[in-house]
Amino acid sequence: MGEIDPAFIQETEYRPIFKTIEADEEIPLIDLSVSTPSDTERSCVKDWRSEQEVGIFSSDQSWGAVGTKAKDREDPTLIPASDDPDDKELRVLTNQWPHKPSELRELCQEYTRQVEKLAFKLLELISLSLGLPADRLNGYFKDQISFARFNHYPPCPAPHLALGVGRHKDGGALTILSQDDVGGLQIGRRSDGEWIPVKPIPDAFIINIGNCMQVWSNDLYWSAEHRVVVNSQRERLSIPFFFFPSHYVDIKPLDELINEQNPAKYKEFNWGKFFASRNRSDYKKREGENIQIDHFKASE
Ligand SMILES: O=C(O)CCC(=O)C(=O)O
Ligand SMILES: [Fe+2]
Repeated sequence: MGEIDPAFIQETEYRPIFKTIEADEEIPLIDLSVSTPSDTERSCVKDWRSEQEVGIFSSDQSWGAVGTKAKDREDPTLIPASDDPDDKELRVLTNQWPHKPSELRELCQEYTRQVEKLAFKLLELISLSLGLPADRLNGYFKDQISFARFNHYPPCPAPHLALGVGRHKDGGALTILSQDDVGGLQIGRRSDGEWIPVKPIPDAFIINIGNCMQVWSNDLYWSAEHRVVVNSQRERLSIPFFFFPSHYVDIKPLDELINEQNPAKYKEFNWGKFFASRNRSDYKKREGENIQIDHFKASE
């Protein structure tokens, strides 16, 4: 293996420190495989609100209950061309499918269809857990701009100098992440920012709360900062599915969750513009001027 390309070397403060950390709280594991939806709903709704110290949870893959039928994936997807609020131009995103392997396209489409159903199921359970009707959030996904990404992290000759993905929070509603058994994902613990490894669990997805959910729920749900470290031995594969609202949706705390005692903690922002700005900046090595959800905090 050769030298590391200097472009991948992180500033000292962002380099990973490899030490064994015993998480004092495990990532909660939720089993969605129980056959009757009402059982599923009862157990999840009971558990979820308490998961919010962690901001991330796992869910067993053999989920049984099916939610609202997801709108079929539209190809191409339209998103704002820039984060300039006055720029009405839309950018067209089109999937570029290779010819080989020939079954790749079909498999990926089937995967996203299924994982999208899971996303709607989770969305409905989260709505219920907030004391809202199950379909309260569904309308925001009519022209959803969700997508899946296939991440390949090759072995790295200098894992202590680089990161697979720099620290960030996912912008959308939810992320459903499938990962192999290598490991590398870490979340920043809410209490002290310590990086805690998210150990792979066979047949389980990692569910990440995104910024939109944090804002809709007026901070009852919280999106955890996370990053990916690499290693010198094994390549790693992961597939996040980013469950994103329609680009024209304006995101703000839900009216039902705010009142005089509990005012809105965020100002309204346009999801498409927020995404356009994040999309171009979030994977830079340094934080710099990245737009983060805290920029939309309402003034106290
Ligand atoms: O590869 C992973 O485990 C996570 C990647 C990630 O956080 C992302 O793509 O947003
Ligand atoms: Fe992420």
